[in-house]
Amino acid sequence: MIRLQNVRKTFRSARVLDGISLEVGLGERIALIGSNGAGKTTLIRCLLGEYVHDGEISVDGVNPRRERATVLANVGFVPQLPPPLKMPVGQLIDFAAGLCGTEPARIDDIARRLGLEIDAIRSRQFVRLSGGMKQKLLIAIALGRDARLLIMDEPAANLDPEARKIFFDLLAERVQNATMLISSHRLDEVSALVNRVIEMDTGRIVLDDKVADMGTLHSRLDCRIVLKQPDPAIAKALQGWKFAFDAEDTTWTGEIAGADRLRFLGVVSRYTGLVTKLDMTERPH
Ligand SMILES: Nc1ncnc2c1ncn2[C@@H]1O[C@H](COP(=O)(O)OP(=O)(O)OP(=O)(O)O)[C@@H](O)[C@H]1O
Repeated sequence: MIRLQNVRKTFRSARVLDGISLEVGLGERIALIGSNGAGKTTLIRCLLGEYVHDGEISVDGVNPRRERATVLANVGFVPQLPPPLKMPVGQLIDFAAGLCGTEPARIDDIARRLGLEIDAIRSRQFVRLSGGMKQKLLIAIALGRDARLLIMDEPAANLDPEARKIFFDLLAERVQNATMLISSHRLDEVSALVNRVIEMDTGRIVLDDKVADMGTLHSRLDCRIVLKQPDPAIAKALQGWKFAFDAEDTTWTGEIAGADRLRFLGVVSRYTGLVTKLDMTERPH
């Protein structure tokens, strides 16, 4: 469904995406993780056709840069930062619904489930809503239609715990008929939803892990982690998993159960800026 070949993006002289190649199949649900500045948002913006870049991108065989409207017609997108729209909420919903060929009432319903009563704010300017209210409305617009591809950039960052739970329930209702790419700093939160984890660091993919099927759940995995430099906090975390380090303190090896894979990745993802390489190999039975 999505194909990237050697995608590179530079802002002025800074290389932000450094040769990303990736294939995402129909029905995959990806957690895109990585530290601040790793390139997640830039990758998403390239997928949506917003940036000029080197290399090739196609979504359903279509180049998003050349045929942006065709690609966006099938994408439900939640941005990390809400756009500064002055439009009143009611008008924004009608406009978005018209653009996506959906009913405004579907958007209202999802907003209501997230705890946002549209009738009370219909005439207010979008830009004057609170951060959480904006996020709820943008989620409602993205989910209030039949998009086959959902791309979400830190969608739950501004939500209170109650709304977060409902948001993930809403996504769970869509797992049968949507491919998802969700950028998040909290792998623990998205782990129940996703079936693939992609970790980025300084513009590269450092981990691409298709989540365990039942066979792998009962397996053991040999892990090797290479750090940029020794660090006491990650050392403590890895010792907790009974990992051992080499003489320089930068390469750690250990074994985890297949069933613990996501929990382990969730722990490692807290230190993602320190990790240069992470290998997980299934041990032969
Ligand atoms: N429009 C831009 N102009 C110049 N530099 C940019 C621009 N957008 C992003 N960058 C730079 O590109 C790098 C990657 O940024 P990006 O927003 O893609 O990271 P991210 O992984 O989404 O980070 P975060 O988790 O903080 O949202 C950063 O160093 C950022 O400063």
